Amino acid sequence: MLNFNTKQLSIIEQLNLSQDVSVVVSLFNEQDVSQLSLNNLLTVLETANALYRSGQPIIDDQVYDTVYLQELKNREPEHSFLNTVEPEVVIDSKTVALPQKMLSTDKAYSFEEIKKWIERLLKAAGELSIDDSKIDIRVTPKLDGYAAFDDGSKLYTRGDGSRGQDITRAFNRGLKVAEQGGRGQGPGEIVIKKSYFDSVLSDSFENSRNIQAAIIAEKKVDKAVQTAIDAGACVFYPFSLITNWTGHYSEVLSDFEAIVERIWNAVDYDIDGVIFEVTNDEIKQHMGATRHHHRWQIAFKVNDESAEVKVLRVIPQTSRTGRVSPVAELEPTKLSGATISRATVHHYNMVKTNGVGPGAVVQLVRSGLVIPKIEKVITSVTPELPIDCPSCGTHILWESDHLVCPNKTDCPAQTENTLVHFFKTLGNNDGFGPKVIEKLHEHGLKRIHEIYDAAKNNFVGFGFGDKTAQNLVDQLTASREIEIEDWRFLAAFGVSRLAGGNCEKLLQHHSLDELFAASVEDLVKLDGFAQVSAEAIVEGLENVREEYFKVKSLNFNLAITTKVSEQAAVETPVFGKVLVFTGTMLQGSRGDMEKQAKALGAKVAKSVSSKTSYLVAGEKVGANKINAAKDKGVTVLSEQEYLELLANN
Ligand SMILES: NC(=O)c1ccc[n+]([C@@H]2O[C@H](COP(=O)([O-])OP(=O)(O)OC[C@H]3O[C@@H](n4cnc5c(N)ncnc54)[C@H](O)[C@@H]3O)[C@@H](O)[C@H]2O)c1
Ligand SMILES: [Zn+2]
Repeated sequence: MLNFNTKQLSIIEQLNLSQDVSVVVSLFNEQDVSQLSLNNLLTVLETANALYRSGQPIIDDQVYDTVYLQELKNREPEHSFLNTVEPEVVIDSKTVALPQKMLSTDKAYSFEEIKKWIERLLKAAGELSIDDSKIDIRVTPKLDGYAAFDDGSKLYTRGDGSRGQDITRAFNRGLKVAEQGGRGQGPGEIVIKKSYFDSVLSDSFENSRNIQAAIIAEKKVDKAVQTAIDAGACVFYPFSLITNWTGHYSEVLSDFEAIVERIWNAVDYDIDGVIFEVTNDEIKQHMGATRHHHRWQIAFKVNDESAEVKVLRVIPQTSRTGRVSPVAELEPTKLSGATISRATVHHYNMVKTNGVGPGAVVQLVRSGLVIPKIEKVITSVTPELPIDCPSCGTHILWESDHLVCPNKTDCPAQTENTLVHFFKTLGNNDGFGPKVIEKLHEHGLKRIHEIYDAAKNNFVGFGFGDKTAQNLVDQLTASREIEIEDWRFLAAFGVSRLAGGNCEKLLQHHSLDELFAASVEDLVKLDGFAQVSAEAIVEGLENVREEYFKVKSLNFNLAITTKVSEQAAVETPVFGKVLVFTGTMLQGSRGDMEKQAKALGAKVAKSVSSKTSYLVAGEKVGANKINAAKDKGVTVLSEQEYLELLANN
């Protein structure tokens, strides 16, 4: 659980988000980021960013970058949030135009990516007929402070890259320019000496970001901060003066690690990477910038994605399917920047055979989940195995690798998790999280339709306040009125092997109600459903049949999945092809084109890979993207060419 302090809560309140503070807080505690709706994912990003820019970060940068931002990149690579400078959040404060645009940086996490960036430099140099021998690269520590711009009379924050705030007061408070530099050196970073922070400030401040915020804040500075400024421990460090390594690009290629290491340890300030930039002005001009970063500059960052950790104990948790999962409580450890104190073990067979219990040492790996998984056991001990279901006390049984609670009718954990899963999967409502569901269950509501049958006065009777009770009623109404895809509705029932993807595949052939009449033979005929899964699906549907028809009769607003008519499918020119759509389309929205392509039997992917058949590029698609696709052997079609391909059918 993340604990928000009062400052953070008050910042969130001022953000004017469409959701309650408590809802926003709960989004941060969703363990599996892929479960967040796009809107909720953006809320998390915007909120984290606002807290970070106000000196009160709630999550670590690596979690922000590798978990949340990465998820958005995977889902919506073109999203505007990714293509602009992440704005400072200015609450109640005036902004002024910056003397010069300030951008973010492009990021690389491997030598391979740096090599590719150098190739782009060489290409630009080639286009300008600049000789290879003249291409030098400057490498500097990427200061992890507060970006600012000093024009000699005023100091500005970076703001949204075009407009910032006037924070000249920081200089009036005695802030010095690093390296005995004078004023007016342009862009730089306000930073705090690491050694001073560790020895003097770390007891009273959680991180140096709190202090950077205090230096520029309108309100009076804290005494300890003023002392730090006076001692010269806080400085404005212009990038032009920063310690650097500058040399020929070939040396960067041949000596990469040594150069990075040297610069990584070159300054006594927090850094979060190393910046590479070309020095040749002509090349810089030619390469230019996106709205987000300069193409002639790139930040190299490192992910420490794995750690060895001691297990304190293993606790069993019963899921909605009755499977009892082992959750390891760990000695709190930093991983990818976040402090981790719990992790899931694959299954109890791993606990048993690899000896996971108090005192064991395990290797943790972060894999896109906020709570990481245990990949390997380094030191084993006598395992801790439960005998009974932690929720209902029924004797649990082995089913291949798993321990399972066989109590299908009366296990609180299974019932509650099933209900939570339903509302969460619908995704068009709020309010039916684990706490609320637990309370409803205590008052005897065990089925989805029973919750829908409850009226406001029932909720009040269960002990909810008047406002919450009304909200629950409104949310139930919303969940029926806001349109959702029929496959999502089906997935919400939590039938084994019927997550969203399989539901969508099935509904391309059978309508919802037809599915409940389908036989194993019917399903096996479909691409992607083998005998075993078909049997499990038919049995699973049978188990939820009664509840499904009761809930369906409540009139949900379902968008029906388009059927792939086998006849048409074989004849369409894109049947079985993998398509990627990018850029702005003229004929309609990209979403509509993707739907149409799916209906014609194509597979639609979000990003280009060697499996892609066609990249359909609309307006405003960069040459790089098109060339990258061509390099992978992908046929690139304009929107017009694509429409002609369909029309020629
Ligand atoms: N923890 C959180 O909740 C949270 C939220 C939002 C953003 N972030 C972090 O902020 C970062 C993105 O922020 P950003 O847009 O400021 O971008 P960035 O990390 O790419 O940094 C770009 C900035 O680096 C600065 N910089 C530092 N040293 C430099 C040098 N030697 N040469 C040139 N520039 C240098 C410049 O001011 C430039 O504006 C991400 O890494 C992310 O992790 C964290
Ligand atoms: Zn049980």
